[in-house]
Amino acid sequence: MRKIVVGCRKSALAVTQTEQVISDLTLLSQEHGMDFTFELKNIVTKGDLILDVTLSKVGGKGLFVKEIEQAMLDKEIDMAVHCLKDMPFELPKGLINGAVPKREDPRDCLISRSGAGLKDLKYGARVGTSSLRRSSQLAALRPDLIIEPIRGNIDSRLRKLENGEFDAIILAVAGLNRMGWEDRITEILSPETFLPAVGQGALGIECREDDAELRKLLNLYNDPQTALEVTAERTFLGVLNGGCHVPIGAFAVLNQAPNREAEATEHALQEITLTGMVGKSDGSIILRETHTGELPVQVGEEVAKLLIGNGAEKILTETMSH
Ligand SMILES: NCc1[nH]cc(CCC(=O)O)c1CC(=O)O
Repeated sequence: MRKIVVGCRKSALAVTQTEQVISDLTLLSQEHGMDFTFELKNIVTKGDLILDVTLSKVGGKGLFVKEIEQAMLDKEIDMAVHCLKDMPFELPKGLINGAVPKREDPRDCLISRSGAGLKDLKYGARVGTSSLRRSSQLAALRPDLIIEPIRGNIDSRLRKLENGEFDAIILAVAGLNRMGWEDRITEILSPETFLPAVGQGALGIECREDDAELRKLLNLYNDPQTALEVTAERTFLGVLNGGCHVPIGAFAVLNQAPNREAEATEHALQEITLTGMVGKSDGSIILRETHTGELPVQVGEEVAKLLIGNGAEKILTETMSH
């Protein structure tokens, strides 16, 4: 019998999704005759304590994960569940992403007080978002909107909307679904016009590289389709050298592509279609490119290359220097 201690931030979303993963892993471990039990351990991170400061000024979203990672290296905890979009590209030596479970809805949504969708929000409505990616795409669709920063966990953002600080806010559908708050959604924003963040809706499960026992279980929990999709998206982000404070969006889907070779072998080949965007935060320029291929890394690199060819680097440098 091995007890796995699962580190978890105190936010409602972190606790809910960690509990969900623990419940999945408990079942999976029983199904495979493995003998694991799990215990959730709350960890208060610096990122949780400085909610009022612009996060980028104090070290970015990496703050949320740093202390959890130290606890993992110190063996105070054995694993942690992260929203993949908040998970740094490079993990500290000794830690790995042991599984990417099946992805939730990757899209963004609008939640408005009046019930009006994005097209019908009143002229000059105040929309809360701190994401440059979201403001860029919002401003491109509705240049009249007044976009203002909003911080905090999803529960406090919803409260700020109710209090009348904003006419609408943008949130990830995945977070609302996981909380059981999907009834709050006014309009789901289609990736056709509004690309989500890289890895949005997916989770990453961090553990120690040398924890072979736990990694065996996490391997079973990994969803290969999601893993391929987020690999394409994260490669794309890596090439553009984007952290979470740049107006970059991406969305990859894996489709079974019947082609001639596949017909011959009766095995459908998998193809990945990735769309990526880079925009100015005022929405005055939005660059989008799509590419389809078989290898996620290649597809990610290709879309990044296409965007760089269209002037993405200039936009990103301008944004960073602001
Ligand atoms: N930016 C914080 C964050 N990190 C992950 C989610 C939602 C869940 C997910 O994308 O997996 C959210 C809230 C949001 O953007 O609405």
